[in-house]
Amino acid sequence: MLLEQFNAAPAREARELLKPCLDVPRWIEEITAARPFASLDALLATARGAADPFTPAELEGALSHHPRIGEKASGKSAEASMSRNEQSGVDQRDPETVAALAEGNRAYEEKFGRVFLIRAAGRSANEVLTALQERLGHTPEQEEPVVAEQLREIAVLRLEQSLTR
Ligand SMILES: NC(=O)NC1=NC(=O)NC1=O
Repeated sequence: MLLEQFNAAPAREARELLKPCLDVPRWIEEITAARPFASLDALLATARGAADPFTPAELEGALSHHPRIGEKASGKSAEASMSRNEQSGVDQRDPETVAALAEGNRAYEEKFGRVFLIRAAGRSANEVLTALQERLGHTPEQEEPVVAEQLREIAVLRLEQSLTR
């Protein structure tokens, strides 16, 4: 869908496009209500602004949609295909990488009680692993803003992709 179509679409269709980008009802409503946007940049700026800050409940709700890094999302939903596309740079073929990611994800979930989230697009497996190791050393207070920023980056990337094809 292009920007013009997004601006003119019924609210229901706008919401359907926004939900796979970031499943935070407040965010979806804010952007839907702010239409029409004069440019894609204006839309993305609004999307970035509306995704900061998140409430803890919004963060948890949105995180539940993201498969683990290294686990290919299954299914044909827009969300699953975007996740697969984003994770395409994380090499799944190397068994050592897959094992290191699985171990890192487990340690992260044990420590923070939720999935390790990172904007995977444009990142190699090594970059993801390095970030994972570094963030494992964070306190929950240090980690919270990092997670929010990754969620924001993924949302804006997905939104931009959804409006330029
Ligand atoms: N656990 C994750 O970080 N998942 C993901 N990161 C992305 O960029 N896309 C995902 O599905």
